[in-house]
Amino acid sequence: MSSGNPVIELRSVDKSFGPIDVLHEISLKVGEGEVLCLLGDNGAGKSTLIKTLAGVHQPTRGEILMDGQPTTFSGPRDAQARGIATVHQFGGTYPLMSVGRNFFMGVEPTRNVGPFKVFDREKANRIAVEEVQKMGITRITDGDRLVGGLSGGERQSLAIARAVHFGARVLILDEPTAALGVKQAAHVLRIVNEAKRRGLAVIFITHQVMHAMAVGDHFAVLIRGAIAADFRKGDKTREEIADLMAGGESMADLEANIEGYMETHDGHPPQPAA
Ligand SMILES: Nc1ncnc2c1ncn2[C@@H]1O[C@H](COP(=O)(O)OP(=O)(O)OP(=O)(O)O)[C@@H](O)[C@H]1O
Repeated sequence: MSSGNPVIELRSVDKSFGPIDVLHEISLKVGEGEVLCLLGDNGAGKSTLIKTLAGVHQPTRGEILMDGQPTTFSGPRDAQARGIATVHQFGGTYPLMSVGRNFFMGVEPTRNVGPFKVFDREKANRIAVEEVQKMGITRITDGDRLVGGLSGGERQSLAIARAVHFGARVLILDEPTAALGVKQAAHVLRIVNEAKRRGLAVIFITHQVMHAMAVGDHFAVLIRGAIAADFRKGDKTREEIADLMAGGESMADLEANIEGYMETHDGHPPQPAA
């Protein structure tokens, strides 16, 4: 639940690329220990919104606030340095590198060997394994293990544990469960809850309503670049949310159409034209 000032807030943000208006009047906020689920179909503007939050794009109009203060990110590094972490669908990890290497990519711990500084593999592995274990992923026990051998859910978890360890305050998860099976997705959702318990402000982007409902405190539905609905946990049913995401087209109507088609066509799918 949000406590006091939101950690991050967008106020009436528009984003255009030349003549193309992609985001319109986006206002949203996320507090400490709160999960905002951003739901939207393909092309709704989710990627553009993530990139705007992560300092890749500057808003064309409107403002971004952190801890109540208007903020401009000069680029992704600046946003990152101020605690915005983005984890993409495949975890942004390097499959041919070890768990320890991935965890410390760009901030490798070193030790002295004579006049040289070398990568401190033991320390990196120990901390990486400790951190993922603390997030509840007990199957990762060997920091030398190649990331390519981990499951999709474990990779996501590693990337989230990394962001938490390096002090992220806002965690943006871009479709973290989209390519995962049920069990793997459940792991990732557990980690999202853990990040929330640790007080991070989480923005969870998905088009899977059930996953959103499992972790979300607050929901925003993005349609053609605008927030079409904004509601809190418990305010809407799964069907209502799915209908909203489909742009107001009722899922019940859609199902009735499909059933009708199957009946009139003897249960057969449409035949391709000869
Ligand atoms: N740099 C750009 N220049 C022009 N149009 C853009 C640019 N980036 C995105 N768009 C347009 O903005 C709209 C939203 O794109 P965006 O990638 O943000 O959607 P999305 O919700 O992330 O979709 P998907 O899930 O399919 O990636 C699309 O119509 C896209 O063509």
